[in-house]
Amino acid sequence: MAGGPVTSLFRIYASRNNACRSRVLLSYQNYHSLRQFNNWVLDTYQSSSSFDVPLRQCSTSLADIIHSRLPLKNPQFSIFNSANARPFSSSVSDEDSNMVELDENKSLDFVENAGFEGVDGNRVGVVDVNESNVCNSVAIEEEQSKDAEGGKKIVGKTDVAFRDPVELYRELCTAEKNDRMKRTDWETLREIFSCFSISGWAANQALGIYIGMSFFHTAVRKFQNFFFKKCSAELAMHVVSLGPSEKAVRFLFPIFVEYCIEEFPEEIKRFRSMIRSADLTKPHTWFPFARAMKRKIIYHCGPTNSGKTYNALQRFMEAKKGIYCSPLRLLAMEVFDKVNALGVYCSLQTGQEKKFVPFSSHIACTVEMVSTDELYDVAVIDEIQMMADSCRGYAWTRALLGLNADEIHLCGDPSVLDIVKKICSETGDELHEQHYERFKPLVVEAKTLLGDFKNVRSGDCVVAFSRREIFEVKMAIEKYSNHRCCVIYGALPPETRRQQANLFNDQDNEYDVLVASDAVGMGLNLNIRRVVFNSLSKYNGDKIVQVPPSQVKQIAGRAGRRGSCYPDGLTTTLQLDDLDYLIDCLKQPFENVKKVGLFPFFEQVELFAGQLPDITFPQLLEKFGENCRLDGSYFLCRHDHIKKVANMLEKVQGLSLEDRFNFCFAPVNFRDPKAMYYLQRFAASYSQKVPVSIAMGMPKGSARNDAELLDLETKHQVLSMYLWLSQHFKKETFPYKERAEEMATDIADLLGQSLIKACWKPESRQGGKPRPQQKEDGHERHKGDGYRRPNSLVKLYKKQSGKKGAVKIMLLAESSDHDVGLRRREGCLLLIVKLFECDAHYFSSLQEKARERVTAGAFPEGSCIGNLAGTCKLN
Ligand SMILES: Nc1ncnc2c1ncn2[C@@H]1O[C@H](COP(=O)(O)OP(=O)(O)OP(=O)(O)O)[C@@H](O)[C@H]1O
Repeated sequence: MAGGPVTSLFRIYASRNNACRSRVLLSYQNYHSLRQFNNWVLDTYQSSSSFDVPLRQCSTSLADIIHSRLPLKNPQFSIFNSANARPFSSSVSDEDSNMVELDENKSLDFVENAGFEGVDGNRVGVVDVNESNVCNSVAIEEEQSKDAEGGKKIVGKTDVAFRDPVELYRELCTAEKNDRMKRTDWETLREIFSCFSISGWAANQALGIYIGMSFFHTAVRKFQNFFFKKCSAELAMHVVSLGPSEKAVRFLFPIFVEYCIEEFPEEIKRFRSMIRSADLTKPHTWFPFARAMKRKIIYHCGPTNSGKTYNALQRFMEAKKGIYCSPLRLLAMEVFDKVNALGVYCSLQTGQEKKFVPFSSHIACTVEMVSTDELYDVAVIDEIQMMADSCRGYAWTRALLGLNADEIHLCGDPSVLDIVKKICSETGDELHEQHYERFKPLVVEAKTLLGDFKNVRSGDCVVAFSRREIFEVKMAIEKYSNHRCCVIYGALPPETRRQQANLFNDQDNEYDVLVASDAVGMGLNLNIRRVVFNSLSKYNGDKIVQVPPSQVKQIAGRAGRRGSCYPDGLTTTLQLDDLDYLIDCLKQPFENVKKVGLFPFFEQVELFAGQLPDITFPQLLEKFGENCRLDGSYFLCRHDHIKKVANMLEKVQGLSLEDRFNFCFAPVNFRDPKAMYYLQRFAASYSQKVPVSIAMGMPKGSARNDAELLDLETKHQVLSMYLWLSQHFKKETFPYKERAEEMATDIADLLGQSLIKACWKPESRQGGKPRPQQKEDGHERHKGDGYRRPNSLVKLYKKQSGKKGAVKIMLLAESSDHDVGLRRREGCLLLIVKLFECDAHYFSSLQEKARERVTAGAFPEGSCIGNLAGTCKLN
């Protein structure tokens, strides 16, 4: 309880100027200790009587106090920005944050000095301002120590500074009307209230009294009106003296709190109930059975290919009853096969399939499918660093917190070690660490492939980050060398990926090179001699970004596995200019993750929905995201994918909240309109309470072009989705499970056959949509989304080599704008152009551009423009 309501109130009132407030609260109620006060708060809260004291902790990081007075337009004012207000996953809307709603009936008096000042400087104009902020009348009077009507003495500002905010608020309430003030003061006050309105600190603290982010601006506006109507010259003068600063905001805040408690009891009550139902704090308490156990956690901590999983699986196999939790279906299938082959009866459970092995006491499952009800002796959670994954992290967090196992083995890199320690201290579990090193160090080949696929060797795995690139690279390798390529990427079914992996691993065929996406980073045992990065940037769904170092490490680490025919791992890049980044990534220590993912259970969303009965499901998810409370070690997992499906399902009538929630987790590629169409159709049939049919034709044979290959991929995904739904809804609602399984197996075979002969140009998955336009800069761009797809090297080569007088250029680094740029390298500057041939005239214009940048002082003295570094040969 120590961190309970008292903390929250104390935080609100504990600013230097307002330290008296906490004392006042205590003395008012005649409580002599915080404990007594705490109990009083609890009682009041539980009885929900008129005074709704918040029972709420703020996970607030206070912004630095600004001591100086700052003009509103000053860029330093960004500290008031809503960006500071992110204790939860909500953001402060600064919509109408500067609006001032003046009194409806009364005009506001203030003393004008600008332009009215008398010769002696003491006599100034007094003007009335009505609600539209127009000056009505002018009078002349003395400024300084006396007010014209009340004759009140304006006291020193320190008097006000140390007064009890409750008293100040009471005075404001009882005041008839405001004292008049100077126009400049009035304007300063307005600026101060603008600061208040956009202050992340204040919005954050207001959550402590259940003033929600969305209501905060309205509350501040009303408070401002109240303040302007009622404030005394003394109070105004003090606030003005603080200026539009955080100091002023902090001074006003406790008065604002009093005002809100009195004026908005209903809003506070409503928001409090909403917040309570979106409470994701203390997630370890969600699993009482696991908490009742004395669990031993063993963290197998090390880089890839260091034997972590091997050792954990030894314990798994020795146990009487064990569970292995995998990040991928493929890996669950691998473990299922492996341990059964070793004589340990093990069943398989993934979202799509359940394979029950009679007498089995072990299970290999995907992490989302893990049961937190069953008891196990040993559990293994593989790739534990995925707890920090922005989308799926919650599944690992749930497994760690909720597994009922005496011994839990976590395998992963060290990035989440600290946070696991923290979680174990909260859960009371005993944590043991086992550290590992790679069996053999990973060696970087500095030579690279020099941009030439002729330098590809047997046992290479060329990594590309899009399906399109994968097929382009495969085509280029097969065209310009004697190697044949297998491919592995995320859209392929696990069975096909395995088939391709086996083809590559088998030494007795011509398929000795693998071209793969980042899907190769986890789960497959591959005989890779060298990992070659085709590029080190990828499209992240929004823009092209550099591949994060952790991912580069994970992928590069696949080279040279113990027991394979290439035990020494090598890695390099296609382009020389990518080499530095590769080395940087491999050198970087593992990042220390600060937060891990969480996502609400259906029951939590349902409870929340009870507070907001009249909104749609997507709106509900949005609101939950805005209002949920999280402890400092957790973040709410991204649910864009879920929201997209939820939006689509809005067209389907008659689904319950639970149905909608479940449908949203179905594995569907929301960028694939055909797959989305099928999901909607399945949901529509389901809502009409008719058995959901597959209604999908089987392809006649393997694919003859990329469009047909894409069609096979989509069909398999739809079947996979049907199978998933059949496992997550009542059996009779999706009765064609066996048929779907047969079809999926056949399509996976067809995909395998298709890939063996695939040598065609990759297509877009966007169905009938127009193809992206080719822009002058040589990059394709999708309308509106700013995505620039890297060009096909093969295509570029062909295009450029047709030019008259072309010179062959290989430049050392790729610019950020894919056109031309400069980069510092080993103390000098290099002119950078993307790898392609261009004519001499174009090249010299680029050189000129580079010189201009150097002359303009963009780079340090002594920099020079590098010259051609080699020759690009693609044929
Ligand atoms: N003690 C051992 N005896 C025989 N083979 C081993 C041993 N330890 C590991 N291996 C083999 O070495 C390879 C890598 O081991 P493992 O998969 O456990 O590494 P890892 O650190 O979990 O890597 P990743 O994180 O990439 O999965 C596997 O093929 C595994 O079978």
